[in-house]
Amino acid sequence: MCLWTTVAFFISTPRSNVALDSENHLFDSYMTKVWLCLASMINHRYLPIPAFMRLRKMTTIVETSIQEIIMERRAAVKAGKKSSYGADLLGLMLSECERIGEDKKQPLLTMQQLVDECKTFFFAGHETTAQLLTWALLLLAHDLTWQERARTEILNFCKGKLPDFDSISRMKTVEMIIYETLRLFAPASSIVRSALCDMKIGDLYVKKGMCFWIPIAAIHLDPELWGGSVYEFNPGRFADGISKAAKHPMAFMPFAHGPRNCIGQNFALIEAKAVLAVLLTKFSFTPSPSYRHSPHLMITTRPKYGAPIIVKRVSSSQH
Ligand code: HEM
Repeated sequence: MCLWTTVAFFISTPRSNVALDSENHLFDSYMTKVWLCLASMINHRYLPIPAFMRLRKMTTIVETSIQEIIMERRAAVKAGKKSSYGADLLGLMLSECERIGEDKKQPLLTMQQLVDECKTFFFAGHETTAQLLTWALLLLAHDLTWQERARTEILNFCKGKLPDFDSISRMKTVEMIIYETLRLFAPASSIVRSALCDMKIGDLYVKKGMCFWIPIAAIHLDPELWGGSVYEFNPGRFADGISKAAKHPMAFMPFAHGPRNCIGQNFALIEAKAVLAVLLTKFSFTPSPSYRHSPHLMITTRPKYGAPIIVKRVSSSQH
């Protein structure tokens, strides 16, 4: 939670760990309720059903908390206590609003739009990468060969220092592990698109307005595209790059394709590599006997019964 919230919202308003912890709990139950709402008929969300009432309450808490951060930043600049809104994502959005506001005499984004942008970035940016890292550690705990290969590569490039842009961009094994994790457990398991006009796709006639459910997770596990070893954890299939990993060059789509694909994909990959690099240098991971494998779709793909892993410190003499 910390890295993304720091980049997005909290560089200039640091919050205590306790606050972040409670945000974590809030986040989890908020996601549960959002999913409940989506899973039900959307138009029923205003009915006085307890789950929907809790969802509305949580939405208010999340939105109020973002509004407070926005108002604090604006008040500090207005009072001359701060010279800018901050160097994070929210700060950039606020100063952009200011600039366009002066030109056009109206704010670029209303308060509600600002809050909605923050919610999108916050939820899209945190949960997906958190699930990617969870599954990557679980897979590496079960495959000590790839875990050791990754560790050797990291030690080789980082040479005892923290990962930086240069070392991160050279970590090919770690990258392949991340891709294979995203293939097996795509955090965004499906996406929806609607047709802007009548069209023909292959043998299929599609009417304007028709919705498509694109099952990313199913496409990633299609033996016709990936071959018989589709359920195996084999990062080596990405050795010649993403486009050669499957029979179709666009079969790998954890971040979607096209103009509305994931805006944060490079950030996510760098973040995941940096976190794995730090963890693998310091710790080794083996599976816990209490782990029960049960991938569970709840907007993202989560391990239903958690991800217990046995973590041991790697002694420096081992390397
Ligand atoms: C492993 C990590 C991530 C995965 C698998 C992922 C996946 C996706 C996918 C599949 C979409 C397309 C959704 C759709 O079209 O319905 C998307 C959109 C988006 N993602 Fe990510 N994402 C990840 C990380 C991030 C991060 C770190 C950020 C923030 C920097 C982010 C911000 C966004 C935003 C704002 C959109 C909407 C873009 C638009 O509509 O133009 N994502 N993501």
